[in-house]
Amino acid sequence: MAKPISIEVWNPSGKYRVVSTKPMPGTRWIRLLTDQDCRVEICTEKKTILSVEDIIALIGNKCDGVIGQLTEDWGEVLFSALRRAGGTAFSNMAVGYNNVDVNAANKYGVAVGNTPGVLTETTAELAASLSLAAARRIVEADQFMRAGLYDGWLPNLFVGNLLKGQTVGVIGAGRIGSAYARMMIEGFKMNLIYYDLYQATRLEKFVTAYGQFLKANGEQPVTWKRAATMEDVLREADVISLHPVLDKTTYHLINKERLSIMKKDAVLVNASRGPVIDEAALVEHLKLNPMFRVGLDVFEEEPLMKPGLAEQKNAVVVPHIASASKWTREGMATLAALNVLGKIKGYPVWSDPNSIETFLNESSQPPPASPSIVNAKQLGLPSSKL
Ligand SMILES: NC(=O)c1ccc[n+]([C@@H]2O[C@H](COP(=O)([O-])OP(=O)(O)OC[C@H]3O[C@@H](n4cnc5c(N)ncnc54)[C@H](O)[C@@H]3O)[C@@H](O)[C@H]2O)c1
Ligand SMILES: O=C(O)[C@H](O)CO
Repeated sequence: MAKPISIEVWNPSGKYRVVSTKPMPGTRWIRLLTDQDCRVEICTEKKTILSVEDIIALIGNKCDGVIGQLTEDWGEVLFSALRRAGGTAFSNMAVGYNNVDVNAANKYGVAVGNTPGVLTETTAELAASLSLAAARRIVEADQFMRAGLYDGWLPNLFVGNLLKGQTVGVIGAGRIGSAYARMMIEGFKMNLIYYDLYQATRLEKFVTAYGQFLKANGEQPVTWKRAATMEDVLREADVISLHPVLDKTTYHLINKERLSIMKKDAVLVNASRGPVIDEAALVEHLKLNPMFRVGLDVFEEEPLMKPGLAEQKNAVVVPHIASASKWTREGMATLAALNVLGKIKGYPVWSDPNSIETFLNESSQPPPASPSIVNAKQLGLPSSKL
């Protein structure tokens, strides 16, 4: 017999059963659910990544909705199990939902929520941190210091790259890519080149206005360019940050060939999804080009790194923590819970998933709506007029 999964239960007499596959930060998300007659069951298993079988056991015979994580494989098997248990609501506690087969969810009439907006600045700040850490060799220098190797100032000690006046390249200039671009432009007076399938009009307007402001102050104005091809960004930029969604069009977007056209001393940052980079090709490139540096928050086969990456001094690596600020993680939990609650209660779907502040305001009741359901149209869910 399979070992029972350990859980923590809130409001045992609640009418609707909502399962969270992980404990999530804060308690507001729990309160919002229990106040609306939900029994909340939180999986407290020590194991970091739950298997499909573990989640089937959690869903059981009666489950109205599940809050899940990006490490889980939400496909045909789980959506059919959820539907059999009477459930129609699922939310990832993440903006990216490449772990979810939305077609399978549609087939079983399950709404799929995600958590955009609340993590935009936090994630962009981590990408900016990785850019600086890689450009200025902060991790290498820290290790050197701790190893007791510092025996005095030297003209050539840990010389890195100056950002001011250089070009920042952004691939995927959506919410996070645009926020990152603004930080690098405003903070370090970098020029922008970006590639996206869509024009980033607000970002372009910001750079134009900031350039005019600098010029009026007698400073060198910053500039922007929308690249016709991704290769143009790779050739021209000094620091390149990747922020697209992961799908068929972005899998191994950065490969051996594209790495070879980048500047020899460029900085590459990835806080999107690991498979956007061919990580084995990256390891080879790092070995052959010691002046080339990367900052990575995500990896192709998490939690693993490709062989050789950990040994490369020109790589800064952190464990998928880009959205890890307290405010953001509590907000993600709240949005995910409200996505599930909204579907269970038959609320409409918020008409603008980018404008979620009203759901996050702790001193007021959130509106009766699901903040962000990615398959609302396919399921014919009504849109909120609030
Ligand atoms: N590391 C982390 O912890 C972390 C945190 C948040 C988000 N993310 C990842 O970042 C991604 C982006 O989040 P967002 O909120 O900015 O999403 P978004 O939808 O606002 O932006 C994604 C952008 O990518 C563009 N894009 C899609 N396909 C492209 C292609 N082939 N080439 C170039 N651009 C392309 C889109 O047009 C869009 O502008 C998420 O999907 C998620 O995978 C990671
Ligand atoms: O997609 C996301 O939201 C991240 O990877 C986790 O914050």
